[in-house]
Amino acid sequence: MADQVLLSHANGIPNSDSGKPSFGHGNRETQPGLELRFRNLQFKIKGKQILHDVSGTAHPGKVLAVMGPSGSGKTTLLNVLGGRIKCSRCQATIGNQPLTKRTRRNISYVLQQDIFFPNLTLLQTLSFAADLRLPEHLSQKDKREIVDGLIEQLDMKKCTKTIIGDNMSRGLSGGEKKRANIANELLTDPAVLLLDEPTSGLDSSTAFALTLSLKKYAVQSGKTVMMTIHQPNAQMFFQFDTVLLLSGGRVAYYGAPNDVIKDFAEMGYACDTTHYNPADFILDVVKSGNESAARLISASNKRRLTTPDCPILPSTVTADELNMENEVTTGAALGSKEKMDVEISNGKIHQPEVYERYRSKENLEDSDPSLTDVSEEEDTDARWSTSFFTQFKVLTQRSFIQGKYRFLSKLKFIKTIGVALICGLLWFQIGRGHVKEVEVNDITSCLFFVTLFNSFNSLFDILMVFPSEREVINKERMSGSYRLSAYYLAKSVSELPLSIILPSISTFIIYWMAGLNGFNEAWAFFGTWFVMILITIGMQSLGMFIGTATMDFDHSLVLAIFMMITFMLLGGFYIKNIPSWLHWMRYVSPFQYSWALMLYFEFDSNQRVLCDPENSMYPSCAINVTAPPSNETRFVEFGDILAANRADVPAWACVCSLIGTLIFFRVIGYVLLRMFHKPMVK
Ligand SMILES: Nc1ncnc2c1ncn2[C@@H]1O[C@H](COP(=O)(O)OP(=O)(O)OP(=O)(O)O)[C@@H](O)[C@H]1O
Repeated sequence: MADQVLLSHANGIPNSDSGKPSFGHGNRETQPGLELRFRNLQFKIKGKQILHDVSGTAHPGKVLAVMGPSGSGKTTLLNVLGGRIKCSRCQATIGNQPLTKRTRRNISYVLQQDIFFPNLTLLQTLSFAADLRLPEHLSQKDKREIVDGLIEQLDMKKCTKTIIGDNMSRGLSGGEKKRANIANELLTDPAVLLLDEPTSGLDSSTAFALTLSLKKYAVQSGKTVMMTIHQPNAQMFFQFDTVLLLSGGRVAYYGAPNDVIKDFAEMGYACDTTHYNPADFILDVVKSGNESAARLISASNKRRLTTPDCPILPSTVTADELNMENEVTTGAALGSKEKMDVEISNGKIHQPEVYERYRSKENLEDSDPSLTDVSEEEDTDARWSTSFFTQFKVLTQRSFIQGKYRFLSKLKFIKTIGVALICGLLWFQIGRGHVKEVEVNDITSCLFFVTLFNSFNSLFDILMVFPSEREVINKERMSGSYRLSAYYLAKSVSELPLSIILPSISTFIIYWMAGLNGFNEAWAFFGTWFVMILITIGMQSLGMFIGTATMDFDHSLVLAIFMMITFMLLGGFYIKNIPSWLHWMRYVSPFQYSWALMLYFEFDSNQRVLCDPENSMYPSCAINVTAPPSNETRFVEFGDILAANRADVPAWACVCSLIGTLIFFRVIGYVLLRMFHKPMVK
């Protein structure tokens, strides 16, 4: 309903008359927000210290904004709290409970990138997410109500049937995608909402509308909101309750936006607020040079000694910081006696009284029992919202819908039918009736080509989409939406029927036009078709393996081409006389088996190929020179054709090998996905 829409799309300004929360679960009872405390976070990656003693407190009903220049560690901070990266020296609590895998389920993290399946509509995306992430005791009707409520509250009713879209196909706008991203995370009614740059890429009025909605959401629902933001305008800046300014991974300022001007003026940085946006001002100061940044950090460290929400270990504050000429509030707070008590040793302070007062306030303490390292106490009780069966069912449906666009696009139909028609014309009726010995090579090349065509298609289809699909899976796994095994099984099952449609069409067209096996034996056609399906699915499994064994498309392309060329050369068609010491390599190629099987189906009878009366290459056509000349029609024996093509593996063993290949690569793909693609953000 229009009056319930809080974000007025026309002007981007929320409808402040509405009494309802900006977004959330509407009239349903929701869980209250929880306080998120983080203390002296230290994070290092590849030997580089990214976060240095970063502390802060996000309160229920309030918005904590993390600001700072690019590369100052804003995203890293959110990644640590959101559990996207492991941090061994990071202490945090949520609602006074240590932040563990289990308690982190109260946090939802809206990533900066809007990662979705591009071909699903907004409604499909949110409905599948609801089915996967909401508890099973909720009925379909309840889940649908929650989804509809969020769509309505985020003013997205008009785009429920619009696809998410990507570079290739247009879909939701940038702002709509951002709101879809937020809606997706709000589904679970989190106590704490983390958002990484939710306003990036939005115009200023839409960005303000979103910030205001987040503020209203925090206030009206009592939820805790913590967001990073690059360069808010003044209106947005004053919506925040607290600002945490980072510089080079250190806290440069922690306080209320309203105090910023006063506090910076005390440090010698006066701001002309009539012409300057305070947010721009503080960013400019922190970016204006190392000296300014160091000065801010020193002043902040000193203030933090008495700031309960953003404390620092006294031992990490240097003497210089404590004796700064530019006294900030802490200076006033510390009595002169306390100052005299300071013992200075090696540039670090040991100040018993300050430390005692600090401890008594429970600001921060190494041994605070409620503060546990974020990566510790990873409870193994991975409770999913839904059962394996539900996850499998929902993911199968979603994968099927998503796969339909991928496997059965118009372009792919045109390509498959076009190539099949060209092949059919070039090899037109080559196999009809009895074939001449010289035509055998044409028939085998036709069979080998069809196999390669379908195999390459199948493999590259997977490689093209897997990197982006892996991102969605990582995101969803990070938010604990489902088990990897449920996803993998669902993907394998749902794509099976879709992946065989185009290879079946091309096989049928070529088989019929080329008149293979005289086109008079149905079982030969079905046999050939079955082999084609096996090799196609086998190549899909290979694609999954390559997609998981490599990190990006370029690497996967190199590995795929290397493997396919090797398999092709060893497939039996191109090279008949492999050096004896490399003979074993032939059995590595799945094409060896598919091709042999196709030869079985094509040349099954001893009455197919006419001997060349002049110059036959087959022993069965050899003329007995002592016998009188005869006009009798002679045929090449089936065994001779197999032997000439080095097809020496029995048919049953070929079928088993193809099925084995299919299972082998699929299982290895799963293992690699499980082991090497643990969901992590950069
Ligand atoms: N995996 C990594 N390996 C090495 N350095 C990294 C890695 N991830 C982040 N960094 C570095 O950590 C620093 C902080 O990065 P982060 O993404 O947290 O910054 P940010 O403040 O969010 O930047 P922006 O506003 O541009 O998104 C940067 O210098 C970045 O190069």
